[in-house]
Amino acid sequence: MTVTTARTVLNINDVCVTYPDGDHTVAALDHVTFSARAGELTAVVGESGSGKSTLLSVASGLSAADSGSVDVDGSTGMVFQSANLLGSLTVREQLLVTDHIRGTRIDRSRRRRADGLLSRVGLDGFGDRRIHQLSGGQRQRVNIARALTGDPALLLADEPTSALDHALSRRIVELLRDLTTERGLATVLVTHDRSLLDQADHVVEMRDGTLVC
Ligand SMILES: Nc1ncnc2c1ncn2[C@@H]1O[C@H](COP(=O)(O)OP(=O)(O)OP(=O)(O)O)[C@@H](O)[C@H]1O
Repeated sequence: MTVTTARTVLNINDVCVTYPDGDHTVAALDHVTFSARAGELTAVVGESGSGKSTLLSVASGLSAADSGSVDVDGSTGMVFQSANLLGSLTVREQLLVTDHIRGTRIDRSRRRRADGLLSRVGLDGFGDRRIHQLSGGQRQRVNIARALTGDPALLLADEPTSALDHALSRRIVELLRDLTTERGLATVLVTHDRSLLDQADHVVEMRDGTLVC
């Protein structure tokens, strides 16, 4: 029998993050060790304030760890809680804005690639619409497509379904699940909705800044 182990894309080792809290400090992450592998969806659950967002923030490099190490093999895409999309841009432009900022020429192949991603997330033909013309679920699909534009190895999603009803939440998580397999993404999904956990390969729980598995 051949046993192949998927590539580790995110490796968080013995990480601590503390924040000042009056005269004290609060340990948002307390010696956390965590990894995410290619082609696998890992769900992170836990009470409010348990450290889930801090874990993603450290994984993405948006905040630094006080101690320990964070290694990512490849680039990172992020899907945020509230779809922070730009109202003045079309749906297609939301996907091209990073290229634009980088000064990359936006030629026909870039546009075609953006349309391909939109089609993959279920938004075929929506490229010319503006954000206010989309439903909440469709906005989150744009957010997911945008997170994929840089061809990430690691996809971090912080409560991507918090504004959606149950059926829509499920469809969004199923989409993340399918994209994880198809693209070999290491996906880390923070959610408080335990009914979605059947879509995950692994579930970890955070409690007071520590991981309990
Ligand atoms: N910038 C900050 N300054 C001070 N304390 C912070 C800061 N960010 C987070 N914390 C504290 O760190 C702990 C972990 O917060 P974190 O946002 O990671 O939790 P969470 O599990 O994501 O919560 P939620 O589900 O409510 O989003 C909490 O006690 C929080 O109050």
